[in-house]
Amino acid sequence: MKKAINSDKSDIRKYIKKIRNAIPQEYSDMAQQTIFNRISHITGLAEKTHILCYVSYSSEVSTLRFIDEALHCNGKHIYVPRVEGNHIMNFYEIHDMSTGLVPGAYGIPEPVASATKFPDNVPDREALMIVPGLAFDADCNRIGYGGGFYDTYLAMHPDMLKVAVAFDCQIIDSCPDVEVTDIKPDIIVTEKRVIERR
Ligand SMILES: Nc1nc2c(c(=O)[nH]1)N(C=O)[C@@H](CNc1ccc(C(=O)N[C@@H](CCC(=O)O)C(=O)O)cc1)CN2
Ligand SMILES: Nc1ncnc2c1ncn2[C@@H]1O[C@H](COP(=O)(O)OP(=O)(O)OP(=O)(O)O)[C@@H](O)[C@H]1O
Repeated sequence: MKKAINSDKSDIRKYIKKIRNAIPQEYSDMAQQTIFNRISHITGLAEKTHILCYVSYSSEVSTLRFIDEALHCNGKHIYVPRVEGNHIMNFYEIHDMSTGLVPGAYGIPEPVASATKFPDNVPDREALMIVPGLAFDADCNRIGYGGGFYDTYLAMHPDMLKVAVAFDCQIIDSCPDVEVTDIKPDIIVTEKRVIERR
């Protein structure tokens, strides 16, 4: 079902959370696998030495298997987000899923602050970021939970490849109230399609 285009952002957030929470586990597992298989084929993932990826929670597209597999790839560094203030998050390296994470903001597993921060001197083109979100449209606009964390972080990394992942039901006709600070992912990958930024 498509969402009417005149809804405001907070209605869209509520609506998408509701339909995403209703996705059966079996479908969600299948979708997650399809999405990350596609990513490994289309993004040049193999050449990226630094992967920045959210740790999934609630009914988000699961990243747990992707992270675990990436942790076992020689020569790759994996970083996950830690909320550190209003609109501020940073990415820290993890080496292990079971000991590297503790419950943080919103109950999302986060790295400890003593971990290694994603270094400033890594060129953006050597990194790939997996971006979460609630709703997206065909022009690659994105609506997240509303904290402004990704827009703020990505403003500092304009050339990093940004791959958003979502269930296909999270793609809506049009994201309303797009702001100048909103940063579009380069690619959105769902279990049914790949949308590339023009
Ligand atoms: N997995 C994950 N980690 C992330 C983000 C994200 O979107 N997903 N973030 C992206 O910025 C930052 C955390 N920002 C967040 C801001 C608000 C809410 C929030 O309002 N959560 C709802 C529950 C939503 C649901 O059930 O789906 C809540 O607590 O009511 C969550 C995370 C950094 N880490
Ligand atoms: N580059 C930035 N610097 C400072 N504040 C910003 C920046 N980008 C966005 N913000 C602030 O964050 C607020 C929330 O932004 P928005 O509604 O786009 O969040 P979102 O993309 O849904 O959330 P998230 O990025 O956390 O998933 C905006 O009102 C804006 O004031």
